[in-house]
Amino acid sequence: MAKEPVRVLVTGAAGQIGYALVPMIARGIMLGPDQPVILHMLDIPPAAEALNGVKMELVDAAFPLLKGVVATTDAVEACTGVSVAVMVGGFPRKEGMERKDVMSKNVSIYKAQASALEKYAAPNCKVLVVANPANTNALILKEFAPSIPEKNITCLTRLDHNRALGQISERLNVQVSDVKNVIIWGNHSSTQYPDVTHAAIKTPEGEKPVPALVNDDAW
Ligand SMILES: NC(=O)C1=CN([C@@H]2O[C@H](COP(=O)(O)OP(=O)(O)OC[C@H]3O[C@@H](n4cnc5c(N)ncnc54)[C@H](O)[C@@H]3O)[C@@H](O)[C@H]2O)C=CC1
Ligand SMILES: O=C([O-])CC(=O)C(=O)O
Repeated sequence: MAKEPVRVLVTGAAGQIGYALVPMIARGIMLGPDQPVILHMLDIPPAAEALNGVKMELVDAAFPLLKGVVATTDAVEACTGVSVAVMVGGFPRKEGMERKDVMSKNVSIYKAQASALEKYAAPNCKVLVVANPANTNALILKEFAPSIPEKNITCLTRLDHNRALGQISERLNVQVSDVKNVIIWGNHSSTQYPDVTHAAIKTPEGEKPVPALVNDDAW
């Protein structure tokens, strides 16, 4: 039997990440090849025309799993009935800024959107926070959407882990899939600490420790 469509919210859908993300969701890459979706896309009024352009492209693409598109600048309309919310909308870091520098702008956005999710999202909604500083914004969202179970809210700090893997693989000229046990500690800003103490490279002769192979603590 065909599954019921799931309503998926993407905020900041007219932005760079949002624009890349929505076709992937519409193709089933996020929820699976047999899961129909209704996309809810939220952005701010200055981006309304671009948002409408994103909607037109989605319609043009005729994705079989895409059962509807809501493109809006109204947070209530965007949040109504959604079971998954991908919170990308926000003010991005500009040159010379740290992630924590965009906090004051993004915190107020998160309070407002959390309140809309609290009131209008489907029960048991799952939330992924992307806008920076992602972990702080996730905490704000948790505070202002108390009826969403805590375990349903997560944030995308995986980028930092993947970035560390990528840099080690370049430095040691190995495949990224052969690097293991890298840890990222700290906040999703300048107090973050990529820890390679336990990191190792998989080789045909067994595992080799990354600190010894790099042999340069300053790096
Ligand atoms: N956690 C992570 O790993 C990463 C996080 N980011 C963050 O993701 C966010 C988006 O990045 P980009 O797409 O590159 O930026 P962008 O500037 O291209 O897009 C942001 C979009 O959000 C919209 N927006 C702004 N305020 C909004 C609001 N109140 N409600 C809804 N939409 C709103 C903007 O109009 C714009 O369309 C930024 O905060 C950026 O720092 C970016 C890369 C990785
Ligand atoms: O900070 C940003 O704008 C995006 C991000 O997370 C990174 O590239 O580290």
